Amino acid sequence: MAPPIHFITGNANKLREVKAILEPSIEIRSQSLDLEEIQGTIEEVANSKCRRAADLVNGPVLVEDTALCFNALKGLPGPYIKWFLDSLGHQGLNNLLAAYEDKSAEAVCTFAYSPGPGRDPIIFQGRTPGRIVPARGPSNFGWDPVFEFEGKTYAEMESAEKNKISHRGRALKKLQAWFEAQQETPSS
Ligand SMILES: O=c1nc[nH]c2c1ncn2[C@H]1C[C@H](O)[C@@H](COP(=O)(O)OP(=O)(O)OP(=O)(O)O)O1
Ligand SMILES: [Mg+2]
Repeated sequence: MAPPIHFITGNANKLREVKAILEPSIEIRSQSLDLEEIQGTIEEVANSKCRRAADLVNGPVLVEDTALCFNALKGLPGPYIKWFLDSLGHQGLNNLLAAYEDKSAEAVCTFAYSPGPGRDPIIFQGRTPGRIVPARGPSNFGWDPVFEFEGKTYAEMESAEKNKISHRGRALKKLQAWFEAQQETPSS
């Protein structure tokens, strides 16, 4: 049996998806902490969040940071999407692209795992290409209604369907493979 993973997040929807994808093969224990998020690249934000979490928990931790990158805006809002969504809403995110013909975007999910305080985090990233569209589907989770992948918004998909192709699902596939390999390799 793989040991449980301690996932630190303040977002209940993320936690639900992570559990749906990883359990039962990897058990998830969760803790809600509001971790400081620095300014920087997607990887720098996830790395620093993970180091902070490992210090606070004083043990092995998993964290995740989600970015939504608009191609016409050279990757912005990126890791700052939370503040853009909170301030502008779904319509406001569409309006940001009004001046551009290119509505394409990329959802990027970056997990960072640290074996403990002071240890270098390991990064697992998943990316899903899509388009920013006027909101369609239930508003249960963040920007799901305005991110369209192959004709459906994330909000219009069943959860299993979203998890199969989502940025988070793709990142967790890599994480799962790594954890399984760790189990098979006897530690020296
Ligand atoms: O699959 C998703 N579908 C729609 N919206 C999503 C998704 N995944 C994250 N989101 C939203 C939540 C937050 O507005 C922003 C990411 O910010 P981010 O800092 O990673 O999340 P958070 O602060 O809510 O939780 P945490 O405590 O793990 O940092 O995009
Ligand atoms: Mg956050």
